[in-house]
Amino acid sequence: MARLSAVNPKELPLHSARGGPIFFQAHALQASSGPPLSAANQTLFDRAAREFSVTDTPRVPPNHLKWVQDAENNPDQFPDGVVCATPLFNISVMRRLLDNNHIELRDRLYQLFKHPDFHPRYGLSLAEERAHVMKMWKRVAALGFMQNSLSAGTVEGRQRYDAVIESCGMLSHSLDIKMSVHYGLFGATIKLMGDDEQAARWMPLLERCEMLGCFALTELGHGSNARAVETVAKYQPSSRTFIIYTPTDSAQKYWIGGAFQTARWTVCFAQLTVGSVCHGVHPFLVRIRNDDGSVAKGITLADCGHKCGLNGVDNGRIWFDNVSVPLGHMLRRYSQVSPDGVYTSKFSSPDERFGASLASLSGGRISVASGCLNQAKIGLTIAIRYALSRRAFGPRDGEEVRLLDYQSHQYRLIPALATTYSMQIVLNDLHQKWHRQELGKQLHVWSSGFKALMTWHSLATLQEAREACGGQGYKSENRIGPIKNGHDVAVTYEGDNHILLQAVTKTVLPEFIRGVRNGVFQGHFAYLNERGALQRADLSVMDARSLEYAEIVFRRREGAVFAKLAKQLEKMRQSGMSALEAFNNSAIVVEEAARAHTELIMLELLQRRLKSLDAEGQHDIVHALQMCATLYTLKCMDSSTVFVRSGALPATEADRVHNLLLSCCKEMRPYVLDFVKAFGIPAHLLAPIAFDYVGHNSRARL
Ligand SMILES: Cc1cc2nc3c(=O)[nH]c(=O)nc-3n(C[C@H](O)[C@H](O)[C@H](O)COP(=O)(O)OP(=O)(O)OC[C@H]3O[C@@H](n4cnc5c(N)ncnc54)[C@H](O)[C@@H]3O)c2cc1C
Repeated sequence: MARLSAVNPKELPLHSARGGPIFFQAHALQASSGPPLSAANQTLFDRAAREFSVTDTPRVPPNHLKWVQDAENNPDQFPDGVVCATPLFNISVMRRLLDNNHIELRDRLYQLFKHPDFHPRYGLSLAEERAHVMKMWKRVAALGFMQNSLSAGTVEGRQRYDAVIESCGMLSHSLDIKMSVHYGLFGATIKLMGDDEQAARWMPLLERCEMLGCFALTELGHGSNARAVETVAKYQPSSRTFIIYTPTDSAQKYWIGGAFQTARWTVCFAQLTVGSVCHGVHPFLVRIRNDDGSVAKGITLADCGHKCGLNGVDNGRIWFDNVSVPLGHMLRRYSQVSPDGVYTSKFSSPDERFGASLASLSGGRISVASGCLNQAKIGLTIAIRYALSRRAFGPRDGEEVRLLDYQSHQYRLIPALATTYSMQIVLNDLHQKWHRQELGKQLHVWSSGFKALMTWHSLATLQEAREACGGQGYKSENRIGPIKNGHDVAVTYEGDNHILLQAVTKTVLPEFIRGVRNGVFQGHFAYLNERGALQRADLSVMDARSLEYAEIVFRRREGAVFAKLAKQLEKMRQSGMSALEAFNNSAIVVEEAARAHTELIMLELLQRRLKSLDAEGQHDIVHALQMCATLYTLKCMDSSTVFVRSGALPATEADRVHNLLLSCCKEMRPYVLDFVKAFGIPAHLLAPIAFDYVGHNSRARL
């Protein structure tokens, strides 16, 4: 600061176009080093300060209903007409494809969200925000959509569950997370880890919200490394109970959604100890509050406090002081303890046992990815609609140019739109397999990889959308900023994204190494049996828009990165490093491998889906999705240096890909309004800047 105060503000460069930064910089210098305010200025300042004495903040934004009514009456009312090309596809058919199921249920919930109880509120205290979310949940729960959803164990039930959570997430991320923790983590763990009798006893209660629960895995000392949680559940044959205790302060359960105020029960993950043997982490159903809300015996609860976002969720901390839990409350589908203290498990390997006990997290990850893509859709719809009508700069004697006619704006928003479409198509496939319970080990790999890449994509998209709306993007009523704050944590919970990518590679790499050792690749890597042809393919004569082109490049990249990783690990092991050291010293290649694998899987799913839609005769839809898929794959190739570094994409091709990406953005630009309309987001879940923002801000509305 001393060095800065030596700068003479008069010597600062003259005003930039908008003057802002220089003004503030000069001011800051004076404040830090200049004299105190004169008496006269002090009086003026005091007077101005008194005008701030009215402290009431508008809780519901002014004009909220008015702009929504206007937007509903005329959804295409922009301050300045918008030019669109002839439609490429039927919007409602596309919307059904994207939302996949329970369209009427989703629309019914969207209709409910018009009620004042669901209107946005700003400037709420922590307690008010939590109460608001609780009130919304109560109203949604009263519709009864969740009953028999997860407990039924049917495809329809699981789809209905997802439709409700996704629709609520369109309105409020806090609402969907609060509900997901109760039904999707607490409930799904009971369903998946409890035996049939336990599930039949508790699932109907929790689906009717007569048993409110939370999911207590993370501890202050252990989050990503959940296997090392310290909480202990010690079996006592004499009383046929488990004694659950928190041995140290770092073992306090931390971040537990709903634990501070809402939940009466938790699924607590603890190290099961029978006699002197620790059998690893197992789930137990534990009461943390009595039905009257008082804290249960032996339990201490504390608040996690104010967060950067998601403040409608009461994340809490839990300590267990020798809490006695009946034998029948250990969730015992896969492992159990007999009354006289004999432990048995369907899994002989501790790895499998641990993986099974966190099975509910796989579903949770799909749900998180889905919610985040939806949030990206909201951000993109608002930013693209705004960019279609907002103008800035232009020829001296002509109209200013629409933002979306700038190449840079197209490059910022259109590949993100195309990626969101492509990811949604792929995620629907995973969702379907999850609903039908079709995936084994793949579920863990796909849900981890997809969650990581999709949440990173949506977070970056929301940031870009926010910036693309300039100052208007910074207003809470325009939604993108608050959504972004709530979304942020998605890259951390249900598995930190980096850790998830490590898990993908750890699971997939052995299959690759087996292929190298045997000289024949199986399963996913079977394409490497033709690696000579793969390397020889001449990309320069291929159409870089085609998914066949992308397939060759993505496969080359995956093969090269896995080969590099396998060689590197081998060399490190030979030099005396432990397996763990070698893995940690290769962490960056490990993540590159996971990304390469996940993006290839996504591409393959996308290709398959386009083929099946084509076979169904949905040619217009296929044409539109093909546009998205091309842009998505071009963007992948353009954004990562790994393609060139690994030799998958020659430098000349990288240049061609980059130029093609820009021209594809331009080609898609005339159709973008239809693409965002097909997201099916009603006006009241968008924002004033997505419609006639001049009318909304007019003096007449004051
Ligand atoms: C709002 C919110 C809600 C949550 N809700 C719940 C809930 O309801 N129930 C529940 O049980 N938990 C919940 N969590 C906890 C969440 O799952 C954990 O925060 C998450 O798993 C990360 O753990 P951590 O915070 O301990 O981070 P850490 O594990 O300490 O990680 C910190 C950083 O270190 C990096 N890192 C860690 N290990 C490695 C490694 N081996 N190699 C490279 N990098 C590494 C990570 O990538 C990360 O960037 C919630 C968290 C938040 C913030």
